[in-house]
Amino acid sequence: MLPFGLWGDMVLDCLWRLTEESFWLHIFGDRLFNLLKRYFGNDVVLCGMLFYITPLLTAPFNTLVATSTTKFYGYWYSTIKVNQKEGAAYTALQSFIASQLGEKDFRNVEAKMVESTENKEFYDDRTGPQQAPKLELFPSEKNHEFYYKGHKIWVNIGKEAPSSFENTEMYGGQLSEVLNMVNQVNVMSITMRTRQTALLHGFMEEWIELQHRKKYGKMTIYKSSTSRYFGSSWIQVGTKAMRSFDSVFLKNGQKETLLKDIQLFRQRERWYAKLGLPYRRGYLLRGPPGTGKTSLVQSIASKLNMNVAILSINSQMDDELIQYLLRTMPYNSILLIEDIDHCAGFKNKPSKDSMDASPSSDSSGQPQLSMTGILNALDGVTAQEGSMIFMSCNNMDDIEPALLRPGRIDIKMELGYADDDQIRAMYYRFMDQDDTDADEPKAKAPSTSSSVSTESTLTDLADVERFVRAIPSGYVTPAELQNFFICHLDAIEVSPNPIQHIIDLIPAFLDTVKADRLHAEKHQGVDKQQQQGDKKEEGDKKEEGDKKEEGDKKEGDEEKTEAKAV
Ligand SMILES: Nc1ncnc2c1ncn2[C@@H]1O[C@H](COP(=O)(O)OP(=O)(O)OP(=O)(O)O)[C@@H](O)[C@H]1O
Repeated sequence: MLPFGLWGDMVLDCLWRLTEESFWLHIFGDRLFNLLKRYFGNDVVLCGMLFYITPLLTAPFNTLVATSTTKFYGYWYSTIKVNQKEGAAYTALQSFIASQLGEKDFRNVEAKMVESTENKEFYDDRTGPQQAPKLELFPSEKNHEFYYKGHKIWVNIGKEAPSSFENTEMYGGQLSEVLNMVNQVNVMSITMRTRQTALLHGFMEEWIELQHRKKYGKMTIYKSSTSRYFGSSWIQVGTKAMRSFDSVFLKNGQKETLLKDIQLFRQRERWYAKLGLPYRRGYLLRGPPGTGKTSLVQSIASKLNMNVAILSINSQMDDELIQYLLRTMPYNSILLIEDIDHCAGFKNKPSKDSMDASPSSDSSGQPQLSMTGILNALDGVTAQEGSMIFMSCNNMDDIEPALLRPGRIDIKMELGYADDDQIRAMYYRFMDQDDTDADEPKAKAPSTSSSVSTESTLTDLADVERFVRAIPSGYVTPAELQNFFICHLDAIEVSPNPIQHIIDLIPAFLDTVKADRLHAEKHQGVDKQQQQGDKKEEGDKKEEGDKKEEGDKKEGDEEKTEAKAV
């Protein structure tokens, strides 16, 4: 056996044969072979030919290699470039990448001054950061690589000028060079070995979000946007200051029950996996508008450092769109499905219909939202880590029982009209200026400097009880009460007898609430009538359709019988 092995032996053999004249004679034939031999036998001609011809011969090959390399990278790799001019997003990405690198990358570093918000649970917009700024270090090398969620990611930071300067021909192109130099900015190219740009995009959004949260301690609120023609997507409607759990007032024991359940759920991830159970928990918050359903979810998200994704089901929604939305839920978000009982798409449909139809469509052939569609979409949410699904409704009777079964809804909670405890707690929240947990309304609370007499009397126990007794328990919503305080804080602030002043305002407040209730009832009545009308119309149409179908069938049978007879 030769030292090169079988393949090596074959290659050597080929090379050897290439040096034999008989081989070339066989390929080119007599005349051509002799001509070539004369030319290549002359060293001058040979050198000249090599000098001029080689680049020409290799050029297509070089181009081919370059094009195929670019195509290969373009096909298998995705790159997203972020310009330094993007500001906050660029810095957030830089910080995240720095957090992923090892010690050896930090020998040569760039330092930036950043505001410190560490150890601060709630960032106060009005007073600004409370701690001294700190130095954040970024590696000054331009190429980095790291693994994120099992994917290798390459980062390259280079300088680029805006493309508008590239073709400036003035002053023989020198101006263009100067402009390029002056306007060059850092551009970060982030590459990943994947064909789905969406995946890389998702990662980057996640990093920016993480950094943003770290810096400002705010949560992001996403809302679903749905259109039959343009599809559905999640839209970031803004960031919200963290809402403290203490700023939401529920009935005695409700908050504790909920918090305990959530904490247990969060601790039991492995336990769920071990038992093969889908790691998700469903909560139904029931109550009239303004009883704190959304606020409660936001405060839970704040406590768990999560975002809130609010899904509103409307007439544009169909099975496919809801499934897509729940599959592409924003990162680290609690899902809140609002007004689940108002889902006209399936609420009025008889249960059998809705369970069978998949995919469902209305009489005009348009796809519709069916119960099966909702259930499938909800069951798919398990793919998200630690899914917590909150649904809010006003009336539980309107919800399909299939949606309420344990596993889909594990805890049901009634957030009703404010009871005495809630009224008392809200009174303290708005009137007690030492309440450091109060967030939004705190800004509107009377200032200590001008309210001379307020502080001494407003939190007096007997006065508080007088206030609580003046408002019937279980009659007003916390939102109405909050509005009452906000509207009258200024007047209370300047009043010589604030507690009497606020109690005197209560009858007018209750009258307004009563008027609002009557209006809501009227509106609901109209809605119900309309729904009944729709139902009747649908029933009539169905009946007519059935009759027509029956008639057609009968006619067909008659025709068949006639044909047979003939
Ligand atoms: N239980 C509560 N504790 C504290 N504040 C509350 C409570 N309920 C309502 N509020 C206040 O009322 C306003 C509306 O509350 P929220 O949107 O949470 O009510 P909701 O029940 O979700 O209403 P809807 O059903 O209309 O969405 C918020 O500004 C919130 O601060």
